[in-house]
Amino acid sequence: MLSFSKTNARFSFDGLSQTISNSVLLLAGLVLSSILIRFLRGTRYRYPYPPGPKGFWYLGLPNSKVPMKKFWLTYIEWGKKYGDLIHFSRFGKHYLVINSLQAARDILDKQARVTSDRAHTRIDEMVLGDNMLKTLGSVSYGDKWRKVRKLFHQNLRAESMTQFRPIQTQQVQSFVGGLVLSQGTLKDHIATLSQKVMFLSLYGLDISSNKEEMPARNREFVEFFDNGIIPGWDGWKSIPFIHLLPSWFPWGGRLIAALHAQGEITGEGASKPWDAVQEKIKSDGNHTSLIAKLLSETDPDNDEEIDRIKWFGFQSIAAAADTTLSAISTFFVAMSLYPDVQSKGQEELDTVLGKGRMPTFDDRPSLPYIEAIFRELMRWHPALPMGVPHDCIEDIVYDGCYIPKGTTIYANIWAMTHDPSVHKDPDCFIPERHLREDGHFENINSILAYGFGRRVCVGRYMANDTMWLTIASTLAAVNISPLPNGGNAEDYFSEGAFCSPHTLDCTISPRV
Ligand code: HEM
Repeated sequence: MLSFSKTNARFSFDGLSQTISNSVLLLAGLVLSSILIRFLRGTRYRYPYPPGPKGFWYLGLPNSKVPMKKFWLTYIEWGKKYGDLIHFSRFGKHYLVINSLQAARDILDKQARVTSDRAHTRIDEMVLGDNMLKTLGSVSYGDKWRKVRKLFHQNLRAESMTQFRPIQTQQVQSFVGGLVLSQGTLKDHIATLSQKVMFLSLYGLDISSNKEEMPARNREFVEFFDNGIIPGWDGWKSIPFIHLLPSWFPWGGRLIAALHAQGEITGEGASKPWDAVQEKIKSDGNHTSLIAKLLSETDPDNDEEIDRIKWFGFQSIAAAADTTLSAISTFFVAMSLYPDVQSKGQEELDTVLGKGRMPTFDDRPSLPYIEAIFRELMRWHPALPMGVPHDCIEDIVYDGCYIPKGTTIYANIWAMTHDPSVHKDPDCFIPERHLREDGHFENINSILAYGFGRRVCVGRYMANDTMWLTIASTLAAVNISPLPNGGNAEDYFSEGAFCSPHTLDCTISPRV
Protein backbone atom coordinates (compact mmCIF):
# COMPACT_ATOMS: atom_id res chain seq x y z
CA MET A 1 0.00 0.00 0.00
CA LEU A 2 1.17 3.53 -0.77
CA SER A 3 1.88 5.41 2.52
CA PHE A 4 3.10 8.94 3.02
CA SER A 5 4.19 10.36 6.38
CA LYS A 6 3.85 14.12 6.87
CA THR A 7 6.48 14.10 9.57
CA ASN A 8 9.33 12.48 7.68
CA ALA A 9 7.93 13.05 4.18
CA ARG A 10 8.98 9.50 3.06
CA PHE A 11 7.31 7.13 0.54
CA SER A 12 6.88 3.49 1.29
CA PHE A 13 8.28 2.00 -1.98
CA ASP A 14 6.93 -1.45 -1.15
CA GLY A 15 3.42 -0.05 -1.05
CA LEU A 16 3.95 1.87 -4.30
CA SER A 17 5.23 -1.10 -6.29
CA GLN A 18 2.38 -3.26 -5.03
CA THR A 19 -0.17 -0.64 -6.11
CA ILE A 20 1.43 -0.38 -9.55
CA SER A 21 1.41 -4.13 -10.04
CA ASN A 22 -2.21 -4.29 -8.88
CA SER A 23 -3.14 -1.55 -11.36
CA VAL A 24 -1.27 -3.29 -14.19
CA LEU A 25 -3.03 -6.54 -13.37
CA LEU A 26 -6.39 -4.76 -13.25
CA LEU A 27 -5.74 -3.04 -16.58
CA ALA A 28 -4.59 -6.28 -18.23
CA GLY A 29 -7.69 -8.01 -16.85
CA LEU A 30 -9.92 -5.29 -18.27
CA VAL A 31 -8.25 -5.42 -21.68
CA LEU A 32 -8.41 -9.23 -21.80
CA SER A 33 -12.03 -9.37 -20.71
CA SER A 34 -13.02 -6.68 -23.21
CA ILE A 35 -11.27 -8.67 -25.96
CA LEU A 36 -13.00 -11.81 -24.72
CA ILE A 37 -16.40 -10.11 -24.67
CA ARG A 38 -15.83 -8.75 -28.18
CA PHE A 39 -14.65 -12.17 -29.26
CA LEU A 40 -17.73 -13.86 -27.85
CA ARG A 41 -20.07 -11.18 -29.08
CA GLY A 42 -18.36 -9.61 -32.05
CA THR A 43 -18.39 -11.28 -35.41
CA ARG A 44 -15.19 -9.45 -36.35
CA TYR A 45 -13.19 -11.67 -34.05
CA ARG A 46 -14.90 -14.88 -34.99
CA TYR A 47 -14.92 -14.70 -38.77
CA PRO A 48 -12.28 -13.64 -41.26
CA TYR A 49 -12.88 -11.07 -43.99
CA PRO A 50 -13.58 -12.65 -47.38
CA PRO A 51 -10.35 -13.44 -49.25
CA GLY A 52 -8.79 -10.77 -51.40
CA PRO A 53 -5.59 -8.92 -52.26
CA LYS A 54 -3.83 -7.64 -49.17
CA GLY A 55 -2.58 -4.10 -48.86
CA PHE A 56 -0.62 -2.29 -46.17
CA TRP A 57 -2.28 -2.05 -42.74
CA TYR A 58 -4.47 1.07 -42.65
CA LEU A 59 -3.57 2.23 -46.18
CA GLY A 60 -4.93 -0.97 -47.65
CA LEU A 61 -4.61 -1.71 -51.35
CA PRO A 62 -2.31 0.85 -53.00
CA ASN A 63 -3.70 2.94 -55.83
CA SER A 64 -1.48 1.15 -58.35
CA LYS A 65 -3.16 -2.18 -57.52
CA VAL A 66 -6.77 -0.94 -57.78
CA PRO A 67 -8.18 -1.99 -61.17
CA MET A 68 -9.43 1.12 -62.97
CA LYS A 69 -10.04 -0.05 -66.54
CA LYS A 70 -12.53 -2.73 -67.50
CA PHE A 71 -12.22 -3.68 -63.85
CA TRP A 72 -15.03 -6.25 -64.09
CA LEU A 73 -12.63 -8.42 -66.11
CA THR A 74 -9.88 -8.10 -63.49
CA TYR A 75 -12.31 -9.15 -60.75
CA ILE A 76 -13.19 -12.26 -62.77
CA GLU A 77 -9.47 -13.06 -62.91
CA TRP A 78 -9.07 -12.39 -59.19
CA GLY A 79 -12.13 -14.56 -58.56
CA LYS A 80 -10.18 -17.55 -59.91
CA LYS A 81 -7.75 -17.07 -57.03
CA TYR A 82 -10.00 -15.73 -54.26
CA GLY A 83 -13.48 -17.08 -55.02
CA ASP A 84 -16.91 -15.49 -55.47
CA LEU A 85 -16.37 -12.83 -52.81
CA ILE A 86 -13.36 -10.54 -53.06
CA HIS A 87 -12.54 -8.18 -50.22
CA PHE A 88 -10.03 -5.40 -49.93
CA SER A 89 -9.73 -2.19 -47.97
CA ARG A 90 -8.41 1.33 -48.50
CA PHE A 91 -7.87 3.88 -45.74
CA GLY A 92 -9.99 1.80 -43.40
CA LYS A 93 -12.90 1.57 -45.87
CA HIS A 94 -13.93 -1.95 -46.84
CA TYR A 95 -14.90 -3.06 -50.34
CA LEU A 96 -16.55 -6.27 -51.43
CA VAL A 97 -16.96 -7.48 -55.00
CA ILE A 98 -19.46 -10.28 -55.58
CA ASN A 99 -18.81 -12.43 -58.64
CA SER A 100 -21.64 -14.97 -58.35
CA LEU A 101 -25.37 -14.55 -58.87
CA GLN A 102 -26.20 -16.75 -55.88
CA ALA A 103 -24.12 -14.61 -53.51
CA ALA A 104 -25.58 -11.39 -55.00
CA ARG A 105 -29.12 -12.70 -54.49
CA ASP A 106 -28.28 -13.77 -50.92
CA ILE A 107 -26.56 -10.54 -49.94
CA LEU A 108 -28.26 -7.81 -51.99
CA ASP A 109 -31.78 -9.24 -52.41
CA LYS A 110 -32.39 -11.37 -49.33
CA GLN A 111 -30.52 -9.05 -46.96
CA ALA A 112 -31.77 -5.89 -48.69
CA ARG A 113 -32.85 -4.40 -45.36
CA VAL A 114 -29.19 -3.94 -44.45
CA THR A 115 -27.53 -3.72 -47.89
CA SER A 116 -29.49 -0.93 -49.61
CA ASP A 117 -27.56 2.11 -48.47
CA ARG A 118 -25.23 4.26 -50.58
CA ALA A 119 -21.77 5.37 -49.46
CA HIS A 120 -21.60 8.82 -47.89
CA THR A 121 -18.56 10.30 -46.28
CA ARG A 122 -18.23 13.49 -44.32
CA ILE A 123 -16.59 15.03 -47.35
CA ASP A 124 -19.60 14.26 -49.58
CA GLU A 125 -21.87 15.98 -47.13
CA MET A 126 -19.58 18.98 -46.73
CA VAL A 127 -18.58 19.52 -50.32
CA LEU A 128 -21.54 18.30 -52.33
CA GLY A 129 -24.06 19.41 -49.77
CA ASP A 130 -27.73 18.87 -50.03
CA ASN A 131 -27.91 18.82 -53.82
CA MET A 132 -26.01 15.64 -54.46
CA LEU A 133 -27.79 13.85 -51.67
CA LYS A 134 -31.21 14.62 -53.14
CA THR A 135 -30.78 12.41 -56.19
CA LEU A 136 -32.48 9.05 -55.70
CA GLY A 137 -29.37 7.14 -56.75
CA SER A 138 -27.31 8.76 -53.96
CA VAL A 139 -29.72 9.31 -51.11
CA SER A 140 -29.18 7.20 -47.96
CA TYR A 141 -31.48 4.25 -47.42
CA GLY A 142 -34.25 5.28 -45.06
CA ASP A 143 -37.46 7.32 -44.92
CA LYS A 144 -36.20 10.04 -47.24
CA TRP A 145 -35.23 7.44 -49.86
CA ARG A 146 -38.61 5.70 -49.48
CA LYS A 147 -40.52 8.93 -50.20
CA VAL A 148 -38.40 9.77 -53.24
CA ARG A 149 -38.51 6.20 -54.55
CA LYS A 150 -42.32 6.18 -54.21
CA LEU A 151 -42.57 9.19 -56.51
CA PHE A 152 -40.42 7.41 -59.10
CA HIS A 153 -42.30 4.18 -58.72
CA GLN A 154 -45.72 5.81 -59.16
CA ASN A 155 -44.65 7.47 -62.38
CA LEU A 156 -42.24 4.94 -63.92
CA ARG A 157 -43.81 1.58 -63.06
CA ALA A 158 -44.88 -0.79 -65.85
CA GLU A 159 -48.52 0.39 -65.75
CA SER A 160 -47.49 4.05 -66.21
CA MET A 161 -45.55 3.44 -69.41
CA THR A 162 -48.40 4.13 -71.84
CA GLN A 163 -48.11 7.86 -71.09
CA PHE A 164 -44.61 7.96 -72.65
CA ARG A 165 -45.24 5.76 -75.67
CA PRO A 166 -46.44 8.44 -78.11
CA ILE A 167 -43.24 10.42 -77.40
CA GLN A 168 -41.03 7.33 -77.66
CA THR A 169 -42.69 6.30 -80.94
CA GLN A 170 -42.35 9.73 -82.51
CA GLN A 171 -38.75 10.20 -81.38
CA VAL A 172 -37.59 6.73 -82.41
CA GLN A 173 -39.14 7.20 -85.86
CA SER A 174 -37.38 10.50 -86.31
CA PHE A 175 -34.12 8.90 -85.04
CA VAL A 176 -34.41 6.11 -87.60
CA GLY A 177 -35.26 8.66 -90.30
CA GLY A 178 -31.98 10.48 -89.55
CA LEU A 179 -29.79 7.37 -89.31
CA VAL A 180 -28.56 7.30 -92.89
CA LEU A 181 -27.43 10.91 -92.60
CA SER A 182 -25.78 10.37 -89.21
CA GLN A 183 -22.62 8.98 -90.81
CA GLY A 184 -19.64 9.76 -88.56
CA THR A 185 -21.90 11.19 -85.86
CA LEU A 186 -23.89 8.09 -84.99
CA LYS A 187 -22.98 8.24 -81.32
CA ASP A 188 -24.21 11.83 -81.02
CA HIS A 189 -27.35 10.86 -82.88
CA ILE A 190 -28.01 8.13 -80.31
CA ALA A 191 -27.13 10.44 -77.39
CA THR A 192 -29.64 12.97 -78.70
CA LEU A 193 -32.35 10.30 -78.91
CA SER A 194 -31.74 9.10 -75.35
CA GLN A 195 -31.89 12.64 -73.94
CA LYS A 196 -34.71 13.88 -76.19
CA VAL A 197 -37.07 11.12 -75.08
CA MET A 198 -36.43 12.00 -71.43
CA PHE A 199 -36.59 15.80 -71.76
CA LEU A 200 -39.88 15.53 -73.64
CA SER A 201 -41.36 12.84 -71.38
CA LEU A 202 -40.53 14.57 -68.12
CA TYR A 203 -40.49 18.29 -68.90
CA GLY A 204 -42.20 18.60 -72.29
CA LEU A 205 -39.00 20.38 -73.44
CA ASP A 206 -37.82 19.73 -76.97
CA ILE A 207 -34.03 19.76 -77.29
CA SER A 208 -32.56 19.67 -80.78
CA SER A 209 -29.22 18.07 -79.93
CA ASN A 210 -27.37 16.52 -77.01
CA LYS A 211 -24.86 19.37 -77.33
CA GLU A 212 -27.34 21.98 -76.10
CA GLU A 213 -26.60 23.40 -72.67
CA MET A 214 -29.13 21.40 -70.63
CA PRO A 215 -28.31 17.94 -71.99
CA ALA A 216 -24.59 18.82 -71.97
CA ARG A 217 -24.80 19.62 -68.22
CA ASN A 218 -26.63 16.37 -67.75
CA ARG A 219 -23.78 14.44 -69.39
CA GLU A 220 -21.20 16.30 -67.28
CA PHE A 221 -23.00 15.18 -64.14
CA VAL A 222 -22.93 11.59 -65.36
CA GLU A 223 -19.21 11.82 -66.15
CA PHE A 224 -18.46 12.51 -62.47
CA PHE A 225 -20.57 9.54 -61.56
CA ASP A 226 -18.61 7.41 -64.04
CA ASN A 227 -15.41 7.76 -61.94
CA GLY A 228 -17.16 7.57 -58.63
CA ILE A 229 -18.36 4.00 -59.05
CA ILE A 230 -14.99 2.35 -59.62
CA PRO A 231 -14.42 -0.02 -56.65
CA GLY A 232 -11.88 1.49 -54.28
CA TRP A 233 -11.60 4.80 -56.10
CA ASP A 234 -13.37 6.74 -53.37
CA GLY A 235 -11.23 5.26 -50.54
CA TRP A 236 -9.39 8.58 -50.19
CA LYS A 237 -12.61 10.19 -48.97
CA SER A 238 -12.27 8.18 -45.74
CA ILE A 239 -8.90 9.74 -44.81
CA PRO A 240 -9.49 11.65 -41.55
CA PHE A 241 -9.60 15.44 -41.93
CA ILE A 242 -9.19 15.22 -45.72
CA HIS A 243 -12.10 17.62 -46.08
CA LEU A 244 -9.97 20.33 -44.47
CA LEU A 245 -7.39 20.34 -47.30
CA PRO A 246 -7.32 23.62 -49.24
CA SER A 247 -8.11 23.33 -52.95
CA TRP A 248 -4.54 24.40 -53.93
CA PHE A 249 -3.09 21.39 -52.09
CA PRO A 250 -1.63 18.89 -54.61
CA TRP A 251 -3.62 15.66 -55.20
CA GLY A 252 -6.22 15.79 -52.38
CA GLY A 253 -6.99 19.44 -52.98
CA ARG A 254 -7.58 18.79 -56.65
CA LEU A 255 -9.99 15.98 -55.86
CA ILE A 256 -11.88 18.21 -53.46
CA ALA A 257 -12.05 20.99 -56.05
CA ALA A 258 -13.49 18.43 -58.49
CA LEU A 259 -16.13 17.51 -55.92
CA HIS A 260 -17.05 21.17 -55.53
CA ALA A 261 -17.45 21.40 -59.30
CA GLN A 262 -19.64 18.31 -59.20
CA GLY A 263 -21.86 19.96 -56.59
CA GLU A 264 -22.26 23.03 -58.79
CA ILE A 265 -22.98 21.03 -61.93
CA THR A 266 -25.56 18.98 -60.06
CA GLY A 267 -27.30 22.11 -58.82
CA GLU A 268 -27.34 23.65 -62.29
CA GLY A 269 -28.33 20.38 -63.95
CA ALA A 270 -31.42 20.26 -61.78
CA SER A 271 -32.28 23.96 -61.89
CA LYS A 272 -32.02 24.70 -65.62
CA PRO A 273 -34.78 22.35 -66.87
CA TRP A 274 -36.79 23.13 -63.76
CA ASP A 275 -36.71 26.87 -64.49
CA ALA A 276 -37.42 26.23 -68.16
CA VAL A 277 -40.50 24.15 -67.38
CA GLN A 278 -41.80 26.76 -64.92
CA GLU A 279 -41.43 29.35 -67.67
CA LYS A 280 -43.32 27.10 -70.11
CA ILE A 281 -46.13 26.50 -67.64
CA LYS A 282 -46.51 30.27 -67.22
CA SER A 283 -46.22 31.23 -70.88
CA ASP A 284 -47.91 28.30 -72.66
CA GLY A 285 -51.48 27.63 -71.58
CA ASN A 286 -51.44 24.31 -73.50
CA HIS A 287 -48.25 23.01 -71.96
CA THR A 288 -48.49 19.38 -70.85
CA SER A 289 -45.71 17.38 -69.26
CA LEU A 290 -45.32 14.94 -66.42
CA ILE A 291 -43.61 17.54 -64.20
CA ALA A 292 -46.40 20.07 -64.92
CA LYS A 293 -49.02 17.43 -64.07
CA LEU A 294 -47.30 16.52 -60.80
CA LEU A 295 -47.03 20.19 -59.85
CA SER A 296 -50.71 20.81 -60.61
CA GLU A 297 -51.60 17.98 -58.21
CA THR A 298 -49.36 19.28 -55.40
CA ASP A 299 -50.15 21.83 -52.71
CA PRO A 300 -48.08 24.91 -53.74
CA ASP A 301 -47.09 25.40 -50.09
CA ASN A 302 -45.69 21.91 -49.79
CA ASP A 303 -42.06 22.87 -50.42
CA GLU A 304 -40.76 19.42 -49.55
CA GLU A 305 -42.89 17.69 -52.20
CA ILE A 306 -42.15 20.36 -54.80
CA ASP A 307 -38.43 19.86 -54.20
CA ARG A 308 -38.89 16.10 -54.61
CA ILE A 309 -40.59 16.67 -57.97
CA LYS A 310 -37.72 18.91 -59.09
CA TRP A 311 -35.13 16.23 -58.25
CA PHE A 312 -37.28 13.45 -59.68
CA GLY A 313 -37.06 15.20 -63.07
CA PHE A 314 -33.32 15.72 -62.89
CA GLN A 315 -32.44 12.25 -61.60
CA SER A 316 -34.56 10.65 -64.32
CA ILE A 317 -32.88 12.45 -67.20
CA ALA A 318 -29.44 11.94 -65.65
CA ALA A 319 -29.92 8.22 -64.97
CA ALA A 320 -31.27 7.61 -68.46
CA ALA A 321 -28.63 9.55 -70.41
CA ASP A 322 -25.54 7.34 -70.54
CA THR A 323 -27.20 4.04 -69.71
CA THR A 324 -29.53 4.23 -72.71
CA LEU A 325 -26.76 5.68 -74.89
CA SER A 326 -24.41 2.82 -73.96
CA ALA A 327 -27.01 0.13 -74.56
CA ILE A 328 -28.19 1.44 -77.95
CA SER A 329 -24.61 2.06 -79.12
CA THR A 330 -23.77 -1.52 -78.10
CA PHE A 331 -26.68 -2.69 -80.25
CA PHE A 332 -25.03 -1.10 -83.32
CA VAL A 333 -21.70 -2.79 -82.51
CA ALA A 334 -23.46 -6.14 -82.07
CA MET A 335 -25.28 -5.85 -85.38
CA SER A 336 -22.03 -4.90 -87.14
CA LEU A 337 -20.18 -7.87 -85.71
CA TYR A 338 -23.04 -10.36 -86.12
CA PRO A 339 -24.61 -9.79 -89.57
CA ASP A 340 -26.46 -13.14 -89.33
CA VAL A 341 -28.31 -11.97 -86.24
CA GLN A 342 -29.19 -8.75 -88.03
CA SER A 343 -30.60 -10.66 -91.02
CA LYS A 344 -32.61 -13.00 -88.78
CA GLY A 345 -34.14 -10.05 -86.95
CA GLN A 346 -35.04 -8.38 -90.24
CA GLU A 347 -36.55 -11.59 -91.57
CA GLU A 348 -38.79 -11.84 -88.54
CA LEU A 349 -39.90 -8.22 -88.93
CA ASP A 350 -40.64 -8.69 -92.65
CA THR A 351 -42.58 -11.90 -92.02
CA VAL A 352 -44.66 -10.62 -89.12
CA LEU A 353 -45.19 -6.97 -90.13
CA GLY A 354 -44.68 -7.09 -93.89
CA LYS A 355 -41.77 -5.24 -95.47
CA GLY A 356 -41.78 -1.49 -94.92
CA ARG A 357 -44.12 -1.34 -91.92
CA MET A 358 -42.61 0.14 -88.77
CA PRO A 359 -43.10 -1.86 -85.57
CA THR A 360 -45.27 -0.58 -82.71
CA PHE A 361 -45.38 -1.54 -79.04
CA ASP A 362 -48.39 -3.75 -79.79
CA ASP A 363 -46.20 -5.89 -82.05
CA ARG A 364 -43.77 -6.77 -79.28
CA PRO A 365 -45.31 -10.14 -78.27
CA SER A 366 -45.28 -11.28 -81.93
CA LEU A 367 -41.56 -10.61 -82.39
CA PRO A 368 -39.69 -13.13 -80.22
CA TYR A 369 -36.38 -12.88 -82.08
CA ILE A 370 -36.29 -9.09 -81.64
CA GLU A 371 -37.07 -9.63 -77.95
CA ALA A 372 -34.19 -12.12 -77.79
CA ILE A 373 -31.83 -9.58 -79.39
CA PHE A 374 -32.81 -7.07 -76.70
CA ARG A 375 -32.25 -9.60 -73.89
CA GLU A 376 -28.91 -10.66 -75.35
CA LEU A 377 -27.81 -7.04 -75.60
CA MET A 378 -28.44 -6.57 -71.88
CA ARG A 379 -26.52 -9.75 -71.10
CA TRP A 380 -23.63 -9.37 -73.54
CA HIS A 381 -22.50 -5.85 -72.56
CA PRO A 382 -24.50 -4.56 -69.57
CA ALA A 383 -24.29 -0.75 -69.57
CA LEU A 384 -22.97 -0.70 -65.99
CA PRO A 385 -20.99 -3.95 -65.69
CA MET A 386 -20.50 -3.52 -61.94
CA GLY A 387 -23.84 -1.80 -61.31
CA VAL A 388 -24.07 0.93 -58.70
CA PRO A 389 -22.53 0.01 -55.32
CA HIS A 390 -24.61 -0.60 -52.21
CA ASP A 391 -23.38 0.05 -48.66
CA CYS A 392 -24.33 -2.16 -45.74
CA ILE A 393 -25.61 -0.59 -42.55
CA GLU A 394 -24.94 -3.57 -40.27
CA ASP A 395 -22.27 -6.25 -39.95
CA ILE A 396 -23.05 -9.33 -42.02
CA VAL A 397 -21.69 -12.83 -41.91
CA TYR A 398 -21.94 -14.66 -45.22
CA ASP A 399 -20.55 -18.07 -46.00
CA GLY A 400 -18.31 -17.92 -42.93
CA CYS A 401 -16.94 -14.49 -43.84
CA TYR A 402 -17.30 -11.21 -42.04
CA ILE A 403 -18.55 -8.19 -43.99
CA PRO A 404 -18.34 -5.18 -41.68
CA LYS A 405 -20.92 -2.43 -41.45
CA GLY A 406 -20.07 0.35 -43.93
CA THR A 407 -18.62 -2.02 -46.57
CA THR A 408 -19.25 -0.88 -50.13
CA ILE A 409 -20.61 -3.84 -52.07
CA TYR A 410 -20.35 -4.27 -55.83
CA ALA A 411 -22.20 -6.90 -57.83
CA ASN A 412 -20.02 -7.91 -60.77
CA ILE A 413 -22.96 -8.15 -63.19
CA TRP A 414 -20.59 -8.88 -66.05
CA ALA A 415 -19.17 -11.94 -64.22
CA MET A 416 -22.72 -13.23 -63.72
CA THR A 417 -23.88 -12.68 -67.30
CA HIS A 418 -20.63 -14.23 -68.60
CA ASP A 419 -20.61 -17.24 -66.31
CA PRO A 420 -19.71 -20.09 -68.71
CA SER A 421 -21.54 -22.62 -66.53
CA VAL A 422 -24.79 -20.74 -67.23
CA HIS A 423 -24.18 -19.17 -70.67
CA LYS A 424 -22.35 -21.23 -73.26
CA ASP A 425 -19.78 -19.15 -75.20
CA PRO A 426 -20.59 -16.11 -73.06
CA ASP A 427 -18.55 -13.66 -75.14
CA CYS A 428 -20.56 -14.43 -78.28
CA PHE A 429 -23.77 -12.57 -79.14
CA ILE A 430 -26.33 -15.39 -79.43
CA PRO A 431 -29.98 -14.22 -79.08
CA GLU A 432 -31.18 -17.83 -79.51
CA ARG A 433 -30.09 -18.60 -75.95
CA HIS A 434 -33.12 -16.65 -74.69
CA LEU A 435 -35.70 -18.44 -76.86
CA ARG A 436 -37.71 -21.14 -75.14
CA GLU A 437 -39.85 -23.79 -76.75
CA ASP A 438 -43.02 -22.49 -75.08
CA GLY A 439 -42.30 -19.05 -76.58
CA HIS A 440 -42.10 -17.36 -73.17
CA PHE A 441 -39.34 -15.13 -71.89
CA GLU A 442 -38.13 -14.70 -68.36
CA ASN A 443 -39.72 -11.82 -66.50
CA ILE A 444 -38.11 -8.48 -67.34
CA ASN A 445 -37.05 -8.22 -63.68
CA SER A 446 -34.60 -11.04 -64.25
CA ILE A 447 -32.41 -8.75 -66.39
CA LEU A 448 -29.32 -8.43 -64.21
CA ALA A 449 -28.12 -5.22 -65.92
CA TYR A 450 -30.70 -3.34 -63.84
CA GLY A 451 -29.07 -4.20 -60.52
CA PHE A 452 -30.28 -5.74 -57.31
CA GLY A 453 -32.48 -5.52 -54.25
CA ARG A 454 -34.48 -2.49 -53.24
CA ARG A 455 -32.22 -0.22 -55.27
CA VAL A 456 -32.93 -2.01 -58.55
CA CYS A 457 -33.22 0.42 -61.49
CA VAL A 458 -36.52 2.22 -61.08
CA GLY A 459 -36.44 3.38 -64.73
CA ARG A 460 -36.16 -0.12 -66.16
CA TYR A 461 -39.62 -0.19 -67.78
CA MET A 462 -38.96 3.07 -69.55
CA ALA A 463 -35.51 1.88 -70.64
CA ASN A 464 -37.00 -1.39 -71.92
CA ASP A 465 -39.53 0.44 -74.06
CA THR A 466 -37.12 2.96 -75.57
CA MET A 467 -34.52 0.30 -76.33
CA TRP A 468 -36.89 -2.32 -77.69
CA LEU A 469 -38.57 0.13 -80.04
CA THR A 470 -35.20 1.50 -81.21
CA ILE A 471 -33.89 -2.00 -81.95
CA ALA A 472 -37.01 -3.12 -83.78
CA SER A 473 -37.43 0.11 -85.78
CA THR A 474 -33.75 0.33 -86.74
CA LEU A 475 -33.71 -3.25 -88.04
CA ALA A 476 -36.95 -2.66 -89.94
CA ALA A 477 -35.63 0.44 -91.68
CA VAL A 478 -31.87 0.12 -92.27
CA ASN A 479 -28.91 -2.17 -92.80
CA ILE A 480 -25.90 -1.78 -90.53
CA SER A 481 -22.60 -2.57 -92.24
CA PRO A 482 -19.82 -4.58 -90.60
CA LEU A 483 -17.34 -2.42 -88.68
CA PRO A 484 -14.30 -1.62 -90.84
CA ASN A 485 -11.86 -3.38 -88.52
CA GLY A 486 -14.11 -6.32 -87.64
CA GLY A 487 -12.49 -8.52 -85.01
CA ASN A 488 -12.66 -8.36 -81.27
CA ALA A 489 -15.75 -6.71 -79.75
CA GLU A 490 -13.74 -5.46 -76.76
CA ASP A 491 -11.62 -3.22 -79.02
CA TYR A 492 -14.70 -1.03 -79.57
CA PHE A 493 -15.50 -0.37 -75.93
CA SER A 494 -14.22 2.43 -73.74
CA GLU A 495 -12.59 1.85 -70.37
CA GLY A 496 -14.70 3.82 -67.89
CA ALA A 497 -17.30 2.45 -65.49
CA PHE A 498 -19.87 2.51 -68.31
CA CYS A 499 -19.56 -0.15 -70.95
CA SER A 500 -19.93 2.12 -73.93
CA PRO A 501 -18.47 1.87 -77.44
CA HIS A 502 -15.96 4.69 -78.08
CA THR A 503 -16.38 4.57 -81.87
CA LEU A 504 -19.22 3.58 -84.14
CA ASP A 505 -17.78 3.53 -87.64
CA CYS A 506 -20.43 1.39 -89.26
CA THR A 507 -22.19 2.53 -92.41
CA ILE A 508 -25.97 2.74 -92.38
CA SER A 509 -27.95 2.22 -95.57
CA PRO A 510 -31.70 2.18 -96.13
CA ARG A 511 -33.41 -1.20 -96.70
CA VAL A 512 -35.00 -0.97 -100.07
C1 HEM B 1 -30.01 0.62 -70.33
C2 HEM B 1 -30.69 1.31 -69.47
C3 HEM B 1 -30.45 1.30 -67.98
C4 HEM B 1 -29.64 0.49 -67.23
C5 HEM B 1 -28.76 -0.65 -67.70
C6 HEM B 1 -29.77 0.92 -65.85
C7 HEM B 1 -29.09 0.33 -64.79
C8 HEM B 1 -29.21 0.74 -63.49
C9 HEM B 1 -28.49 0.15 -62.39
C10 HEM B 1 -27.48 -0.98 -62.50
C11 HEM B 1 -28.86 0.80 -61.26
C12 HEM B 1 -28.34 0.55 -59.85
C13 HEM B 1 -29.14 -0.57 -59.22
C14 HEM B 1 -28.56 -1.00 -57.89
O1 HEM B 1 -28.24 -0.14 -57.05
O2 HEM B 1 -28.38 -2.22 -57.68
C15 HEM B 1 -29.81 1.81 -61.63
C16 HEM B 1 -30.40 2.66 -60.74
C17 HEM B 1 -31.27 3.66 -61.13
N1 HEM B 1 -31.78 3.87 -62.39
FE1 HEM B 1 -31.32 2.86 -64.07
N2 HEM B 1 -30.63 1.96 -65.79
C18 HEM B 1 -31.08 2.23 -67.06
C19 HEM B 1 -31.97 3.20 -67.43
C20 HEM B 1 -32.63 4.04 -66.57
C21 HEM B 1 -33.63 5.01 -66.94
C22 HEM B 1 -34.16 5.21 -68.35
C23 HEM B 1 -33.99 5.68 -65.80
C24 HEM B 1 -35.00 6.77 -65.61
C25 HEM B 1 -36.10 6.88 -66.25
C26 HEM B 1 -33.23 5.11 -64.70
C27 HEM B 1 -33.32 5.51 -63.39
C28 HEM B 1 -32.59 4.97 -62.35
C29 HEM B 1 -32.61 5.50 -60.99
C30 HEM B 1 -33.37 6.73 -60.52
C31 HEM B 1 -31.79 4.67 -60.22
C32 HEM B 1 -31.47 4.79 -58.74
C33 HEM B 1 -32.40 3.91 -57.93
C34 HEM B 1 -32.13 3.95 -56.44
O3 HEM B 1 -31.01 4.20 -56.02
O4 HEM B 1 -33.07 3.68 -55.66
N3 HEM B 1 -32.42 4.13 -65.21
N4 HEM B 1 -30.02 1.74 -63.00
